[in-house]
Amino acid sequence: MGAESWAGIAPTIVSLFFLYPMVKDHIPFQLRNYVATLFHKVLSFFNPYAVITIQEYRAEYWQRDELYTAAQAYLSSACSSLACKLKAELSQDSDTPLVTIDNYEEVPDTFKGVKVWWYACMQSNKFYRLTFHKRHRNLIEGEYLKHILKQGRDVTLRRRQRRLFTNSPSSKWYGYRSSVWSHVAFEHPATFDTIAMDPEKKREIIDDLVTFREGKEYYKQIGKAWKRGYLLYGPPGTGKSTMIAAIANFMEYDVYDLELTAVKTNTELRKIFIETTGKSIIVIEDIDCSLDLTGKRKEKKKEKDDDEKESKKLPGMEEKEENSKLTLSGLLNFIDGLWSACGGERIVIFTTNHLEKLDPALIRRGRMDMHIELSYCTFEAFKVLAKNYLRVEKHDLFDTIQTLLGEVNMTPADVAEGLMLKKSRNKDAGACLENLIKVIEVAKEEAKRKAELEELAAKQKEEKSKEEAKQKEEKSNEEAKQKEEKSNEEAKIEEKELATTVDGIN
Ligand SMILES: Nc1ncnc2c1ncn2[C@@H]1O[C@H](COP(=O)(O)OP(=O)(O)OP(=O)(O)O)[C@@H](O)[C@H]1O
Repeated sequence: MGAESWAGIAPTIVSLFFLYPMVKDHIPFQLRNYVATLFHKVLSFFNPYAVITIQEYRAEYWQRDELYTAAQAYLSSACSSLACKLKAELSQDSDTPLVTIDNYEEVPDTFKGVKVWWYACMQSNKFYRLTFHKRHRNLIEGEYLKHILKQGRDVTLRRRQRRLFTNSPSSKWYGYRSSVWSHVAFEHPATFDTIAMDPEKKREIIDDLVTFREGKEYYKQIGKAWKRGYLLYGPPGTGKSTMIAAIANFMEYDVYDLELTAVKTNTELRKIFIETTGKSIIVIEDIDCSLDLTGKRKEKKKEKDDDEKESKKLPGMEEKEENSKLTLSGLLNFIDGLWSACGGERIVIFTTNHLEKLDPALIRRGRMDMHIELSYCTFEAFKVLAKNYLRVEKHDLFDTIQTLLGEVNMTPADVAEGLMLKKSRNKDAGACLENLIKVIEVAKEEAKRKAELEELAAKQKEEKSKEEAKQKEEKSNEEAKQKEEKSNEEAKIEEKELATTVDGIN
């Protein structure tokens, strides 16, 4: 409609707008609804703008509407700088106040070149009203609202207080709504900057995580659940738990620390997994110590015996037995199974100090996509610790430390401890490094002594087994000799008896 036409119609609309409330009461009661509908139809026909209202609560279940929550978060991050009247509130699961537009405030926003207006009503029935030109209706309904939902969810996720969940022992579950998980705020300070390891390896892990995070479409395209498995292995104190915290902080995920020994059956495990949410890491630490999940799979013969037993089972018994205890296959089913496809974006991490003890089925690629070895402290790793603990990147004592670290296996935990000792007494970096050198030298001495003792023990063992073998040989020789003598003796007696018998006959 042209500007001229508008100029003609506008006064009529304005008159109607003011006139209607005045004449409303003189309209017969039976016709009021009809006239009101007609009045709004006329108004909206001439009004070039459309309006979408987003209420705080959904009528059906008195539940907070997710679009409302997303709009609130979106407006706080994208548009609140344009408002004069703001409102701050602190939600339960966040420690950062959410500042958003207040009652009767209107702010503009632009999406793909189209201008829209957001209006906030924060009275008893809270709502946001989105106004836009009718000709952009498809864009707003089809794309803009989805954009609001996504951006708003992202803002909420970024703002939320991340949580560390642990599963309670099954005996404590009660009531059908009780949760298996209890949680505390996750505030571990570890990051990839503070973790001491080979920089190239670190880069590789970060790249893998970034690829995973951005891979939603890719996983959809290849038809696989959006999840990734990492196996962290290495001696105690090499940073496996620290690595988990660094990954959680990098990805901004919650952490579910699954204590498998507290889970008794596959059914419990199912409940536990189903209660986890997306954007989370599920951790099973020291998987080699978790129940009988790690032993090599049964030998063929045993499997055959089991199959025979299986065939004698009554119908229905199978399911009962499957649910009656936690099994390796139960765990594998959950890692691969349908659960992993709901909720999306999950990382599963196993840690172990003994890679060789694990069943290959548990850690094969596809289940544990990346095997990460956390090893003894290299010089590169030491430099990260020195930077973190002492704020030094170069020092005269570095060469000595590099040589020493090449001669003895020290875990990053031991090196960190060595660097910390003197720091707590407010000594300078040089003193701390000297202390570390002493600690490494002591460890070197100990390792040397241990190696000598082991060598001695091995030698003694070898000598002992040699001695035992010698004694065994002598004993068997003696026995053979005695046996021979005895058989000679017996032969002689037989000969004599034969001669006597022959003489008697003659
Ligand atoms: N690679 C590392 N980088 C930075 N700090 C480390 C590293 N490894 C160990 N540490 C330090 O040592 C402490 C113990 O490390 P952590 O618990 O991560 O080792 P772990 O391999 O999980 O040990 P365990 O197998 O006994 O659980 C941590 O608090 C951390 O300060």
